[in-house]
Parts: sequence; structure tokens; C-alpha cells
Amino acid sequence: MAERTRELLWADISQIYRQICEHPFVTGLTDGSLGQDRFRHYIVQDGHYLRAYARALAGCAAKAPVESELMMFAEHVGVAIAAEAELHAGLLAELGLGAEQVAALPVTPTTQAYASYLLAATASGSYAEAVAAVLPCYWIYARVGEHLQRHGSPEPLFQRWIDTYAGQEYQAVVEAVLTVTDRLGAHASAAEWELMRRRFHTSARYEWMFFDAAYRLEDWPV
Ligand SMILES: Cc1ncc(C[n+]2csc(CCO)c2C)c(N)n1
Repeated sequence: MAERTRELLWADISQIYRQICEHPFVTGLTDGSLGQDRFRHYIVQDGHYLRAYARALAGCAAKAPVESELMMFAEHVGVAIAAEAELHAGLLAELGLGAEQVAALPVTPTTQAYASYLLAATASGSYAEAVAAVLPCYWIYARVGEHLQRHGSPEPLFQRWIDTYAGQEYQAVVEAVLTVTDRLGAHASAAEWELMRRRFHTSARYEWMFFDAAYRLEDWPV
């Protein structure tokens, strides 16, 4: 039997995934060496990212051909806004930042680029393209969460973040999206399959860049 879409897609980004696991931001979460300033940068930018991501998921929901998938993506919109916002508010309070201070911190270049890319891909592409674009966010975090859980973190703040993505509940969410992806890939034309691969690969690159931007405390150069 031919390989499933998920295996073909993952093969394209396995190198990027390894580079994420080896990135000093990610290794710093488990060995405790990640500075709080870098984690704070990440969490603030992630708040901005999640608001855009929720809209990208709403784009997937709007394009879904069946009600079960419309409901699934619509539920994930709620999760991205509510559950993660709660995690962020808790983490930011512990990092000494209030909601007003956070709102005053602008979107930085990589966040802007990734968010804009997702919104464009989900607004202008087919359903299959849209799902391929949002998939790395779900899938890479599930894999990174599992990876980090095996090591654990000496820093309770980092461990809380790890627990969110390594949990069974979250892993089941990702499996449901992968099931949709497999079906879309199996029915895609050659041209549409190439677009799915490209969207998936580009978003995976942005996932690496997102960690890297936080590590560099990225800001606008001008
Ligand atoms: C840059 C970045 N990429 C992925 C995630 C993880 N994530 C965000 S929303 C969502 C699905 C619905 O909850 C998942 C898995 C993140 N937080 N930040």
C-alpha cells in the first residue's frame, strides 16, 4: 500500500523537526538554561500568533466540506483562543507581566510573517492547502511535547508549558487533524498535492524560526 499522506509530509520536514529539537531554545526548556527573558519573548509573541492562528483555523472551518470537520476546526478555534490564552495569562503573570504590558509589546517580524502566511494560505487556498498550512502548528508541538516530556524540566514554569502539549487530550486532537489530512492527500490531484507539500514545509520552517526569533529576542531592525 502507498504511504499515507502524513508519512510523506513528515519525511519532508524530518530534518526541520530535528533542528527544532536541537535548538538552544528547546534544549534550554529541559536543561533549565533558557533565560526567562527569552521565554517571555516567546510567550508574548505566541499570544499574538494564536489570535491569527485562530482566524486561520476559522478559514479551514469555513472551507470544510462536511459538518464533522466544520465542527472540529470551529472547536479548535475556541481552544486556541480560550485554553491557550489561559495558559499564557498564567505564565505571563508569573513572569511579571500584566495584560496591559503585554498588549503594549508589538508583533515582531517572524510572528508577523508566519501569521500573515497562514492567513493568506487559508484565505486564498483550497481546503487541502489550508489544512496543510495549519498542520505543522498542531503536529510539531505534539511531537516536541512528547520529546520534551521524556526529559522533563527543572523549571516549573517550563514544565507547565510542556505538559500542555504532551497530554493525551492534545495528542488525540492532532490525530483527528492527521486523519483529515490523509484523506485530503489521498484525493488530491498532482498539482494540489504539490501545494499541500509546499504549504506544510513553509509553515514547518516558520515553526523553527519562531523558536529562533524568541531565542534571539528578535526586534524590528529599523
Ligand atoms: C508558534 C506556535 N506554533 C504552534 C503552537 C501550538 N498550538 C497553537 S494553537 C494549537 C491548536 C489548537 O489549540 C496548537 C497546537 C503554538 N502555541 N505556537
